[in-house]
Amino acid sequence: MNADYLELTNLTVSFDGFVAVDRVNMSVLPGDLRFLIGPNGAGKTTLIDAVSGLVPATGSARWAGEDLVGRKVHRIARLGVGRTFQTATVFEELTVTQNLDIAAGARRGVLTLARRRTRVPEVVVKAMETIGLTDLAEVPAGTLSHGQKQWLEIGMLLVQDARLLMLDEPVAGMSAEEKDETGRLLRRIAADADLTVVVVEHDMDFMRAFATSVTVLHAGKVLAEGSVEQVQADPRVQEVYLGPGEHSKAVTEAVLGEGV
Ligand SMILES: Nc1ncnc2c1ncn2[C@@H]1O[C@H](COP(=O)(O)OP(=O)(O)OP(=O)(O)O)[C@@H](O)[C@H]1O
Repeated sequence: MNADYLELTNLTVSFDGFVAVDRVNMSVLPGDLRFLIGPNGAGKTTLIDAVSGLVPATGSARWAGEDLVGRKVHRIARLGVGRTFQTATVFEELTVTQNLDIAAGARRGVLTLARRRTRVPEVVVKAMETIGLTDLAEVPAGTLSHGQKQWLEIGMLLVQDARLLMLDEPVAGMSAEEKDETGRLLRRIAADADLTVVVVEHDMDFMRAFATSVTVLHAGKVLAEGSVEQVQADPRVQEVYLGPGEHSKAVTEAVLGEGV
C-alpha cells in the first residue's frame, strides 16, 4: 500500500494544563476525503495545528513512515504536509500564475529560482487546470472571489507537492456554486490524485454532500467515526449538537441534515 497515510496515536495537545486534543487516535488513507467536525472548541483546528507542527503535541502522528511530533514546521512541510487557514493567504498584488510559481519555487529552492525562466513550469500549468483558474492566470489574486482565493491556496499546496492536505473551513463564506465547485475539486484531488485530504468544517450540507468519511471531535476526544450516515445516526453525536434529551426528527434534521 501507498505509505502516505496519516495515523494519529494518542495525539494530545495541552495549553497550560488545559487539554485541547485528548489522546486522539485516527487514521486517514490516501484517496479519502475525511471531514473533521465537532462543536466550537472541540479541538479541530488544534489537531491540524499539531500535525503541521504549529503547536507542540505528545503521542504520535505518523505520516509517510515518519513521526511528525516534535519536528519543525518546515521539515513537516517538506514531508508533503500542507494546510490552509480560515483566511486565504495569497499575494494579492501578484497574478495567479505568479502566486503558484512562487509556491513552486519555495519547493525548488533558491538556486532554481535565481535562474531566469521564460516559461511557466509544467507543475504550475497543471495545478492551474486542477483548481480551474487557467482562464484567470494573469489576473491579480486580489481581484479573485473568496472561493477562487481558497482554490488558489489549494493549488499552492499542490505545486509544493503536498500529499496530505488539511483544510480549515474551506467553504466558509462561499456562495452555493463555489461550495459545489470546491467539493468537486476536493473529490478530484483525493480520489484521482490519490492524496490524503482532511477537511475541518462546520457546514453540514457540504459535509453530507462530499465527505467519504467523518470523524467527530468533542472536548478534544474522538466521539464517533464512520460514514456520513453512521455519524449522523449516532445518538452521542446528536446529543453534542443538540443537547441531551429527545428531539423531534425535524429538529435533528435541521442541525445534522436530512436522512438522520
Ligand atoms: N493557543 C491556545 N492557548 C490556549 N488555549 C487554546 C489555544 N488554542 C486553542 N485553545 C483552546 O483549545 C480549545 C480547542 O480550540 P480549537 O480552535 O482547536 O477548536 P475548534 O474545534 O477548531 O473550534 P472552532 O470550530 O470554533 O474553530 C478551545 O477551548 C480553545 O479556546
